[in-house]
Amino acid sequence: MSTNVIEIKSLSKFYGKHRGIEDVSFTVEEGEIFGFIGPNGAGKSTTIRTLLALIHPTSGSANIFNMDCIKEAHMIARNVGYLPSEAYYYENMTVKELLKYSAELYQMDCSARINELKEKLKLDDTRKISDLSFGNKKKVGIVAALLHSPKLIILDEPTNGLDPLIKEIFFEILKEENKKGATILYSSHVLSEVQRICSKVAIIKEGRIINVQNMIELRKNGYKKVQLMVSEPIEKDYFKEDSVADYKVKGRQVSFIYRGEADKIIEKIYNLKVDDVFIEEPSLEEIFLHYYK
Ligand SMILES: Nc1ncnc2c1ncn2[C@@H]1O[C@H](COP(=O)(O)OP(=O)(O)OP(=O)(O)O)[C@@H](O)[C@H]1O
Repeated sequence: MSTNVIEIKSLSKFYGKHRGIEDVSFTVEEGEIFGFIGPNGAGKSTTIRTLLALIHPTSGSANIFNMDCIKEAHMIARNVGYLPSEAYYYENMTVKELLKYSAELYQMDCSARINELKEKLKLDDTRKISDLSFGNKKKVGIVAALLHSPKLIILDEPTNGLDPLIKEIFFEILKEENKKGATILYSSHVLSEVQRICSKVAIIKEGRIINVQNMIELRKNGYKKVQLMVSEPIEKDYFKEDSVADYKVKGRQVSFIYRGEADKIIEKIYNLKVDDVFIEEPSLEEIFLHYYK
């Protein structure tokens, strides 16, 4: 039987009159890598901060490890690793001092684990925090979040500022942690990242959960932004169907967003005479604008 590591029930948070989140409910099961996705300002950080008792909800409840997130926050924190979207650190410390300090909070000897993570992420621990770039600060945040091998890892926009190579290493580290049994809540506004690493995803828009989907289903509905330069004019409605949105024809330029199986759209393009073709991932904003109204 599966165990729920996170249970969120009708959680709302208003900042005065301003909506943070409204009636958010979802559960994350043990061993899942669960994606939490939505455009900027949708309410991801608000939900996460409430889970960690950094802010108090206006109404509703949230449990982690069957404990109340607010009342039993201290007990929960021992087994949670958290990477905030914007890391504020003790700027005067060196990386080494900061990581030692973080480990002491858990009263554990984490030195072997720290060394391992530091090497993997190519982090120089002799430098002062204030001298680090945003990306290197992020690496410090990753090590600080993982050094005590937590049972639950909560990541808020973790890859912001990481270069592509380090991003790959970071994904490998997360997969290893997950294999060892860690549950992961992964918040992002980048659909492709969530698609790569997560098994399930909750989609949030304007403070409300609009969908919780299995990744296999979501991948079947893979979104593509298609731009073509056709060498012969095409019929006005050639691509017009339910799975096509934002359809535009301007002279020989055709563009649209497609939701569906890749081979179907490739076949339609194959039957045309085209001079050029671009197929890329649409931004989350484009997807939300056209498919999640
Ligand atoms: N301290 C605050 N005071 C007032 N409003 C806030 C505060 N923090 C967040 N909000 C508002 O709550 C809403 C949700 O913000 P939140 O930061 O949770 O979104 P997000 O999905 O994490 O987006 P981002 O990635 O941009 O942080 C936004 O409209 C935001 O302006």
